[in-house]
Amino acid sequence: MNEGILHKVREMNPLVHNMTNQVVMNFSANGLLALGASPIMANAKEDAAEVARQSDGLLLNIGTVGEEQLDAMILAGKAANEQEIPVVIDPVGVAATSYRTKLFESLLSEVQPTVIKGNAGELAHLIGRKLETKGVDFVGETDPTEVAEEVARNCGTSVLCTGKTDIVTDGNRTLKNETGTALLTQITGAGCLLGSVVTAYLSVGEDVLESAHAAAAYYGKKAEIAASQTDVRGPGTFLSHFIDQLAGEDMG
Ligand SMILES: Nc1ncnc2c1ncn2[C@@H]1O[C@H](COP(=O)(O)OP(=O)(O)O)[C@@H](O)[C@H]1O
Ligand SMILES: Cc1ncsc1CCOP(=O)(O)O
Ligand SMILES: [Mg+2]
Repeated sequence: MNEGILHKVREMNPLVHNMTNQVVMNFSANGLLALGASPIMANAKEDAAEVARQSDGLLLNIGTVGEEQLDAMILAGKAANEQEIPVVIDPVGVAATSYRTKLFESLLSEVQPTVIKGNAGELAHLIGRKLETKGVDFVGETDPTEVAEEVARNCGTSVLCTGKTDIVTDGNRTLKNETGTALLTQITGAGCLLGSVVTAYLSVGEDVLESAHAAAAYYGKKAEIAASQTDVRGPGTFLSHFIDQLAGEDMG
């Protein structure tokens, strides 16, 4: 586990601009605060680029996106690219509808991501492959390593593919992470918050693959520790322990 990058995140307290979905905004803000980053949610076309320019990292998550938010994301993404601020794009639910597919394509044609983070079904869809998805979830068993590597090569970016095993790749070098708990699949926003956490890790400017891997490893380990607390009775009690664990230093 790479605790060095987390140490730097906490020293820096990076401002993370989240343009995310309406389901997870509060959870993502609380998760980032617990981690030691400073969240800001700004979705208006009028101030998205200005906020992005002040920030240390930008997350673009299409979970509930419409035309208005897309335009703002493109403005913010271009501003971040110009200033070399890391950008994470999360194609939430992209495989579910043709509208999301089209919208994601236009986002990707305008904004260069540092990392694309998604589950196996979402990532497969980006290279024209169909894996078992249900709404915003991947429900299959296929090993997505090759899918993740192909997305990275096709999009010229690094990729974090989440699941029981997380895969981090730039298409040439591939790292895996086994930490985590199935309870993360029983709360909404576990993938989305990880996108925000990865953005915070990238903001300190270390190697992209190492940073994304360290973020996934820490996140999964903290979820494991939260799940093992004696008073965890299900997703609700897990959730509050998970936020507490993200805030803690103790690696158990
Ligand atoms: N079966 C599992 N066992 C352990 N951890 C998991 C499992 N499935 C997903 N995770 C973890 O849950 C988090 C969210 O991943 P995932 O459920 O794939 O995202 P999404 O909600 O975007 O589909 C990641 O940290 C991942 O490692
Ligand atoms: C349920 C839902 N619907 C649109 S966005 C969203 C949140 C998905 O969050 P995650 O993919 O992190 O579980
Ligand atoms: Mg989920």
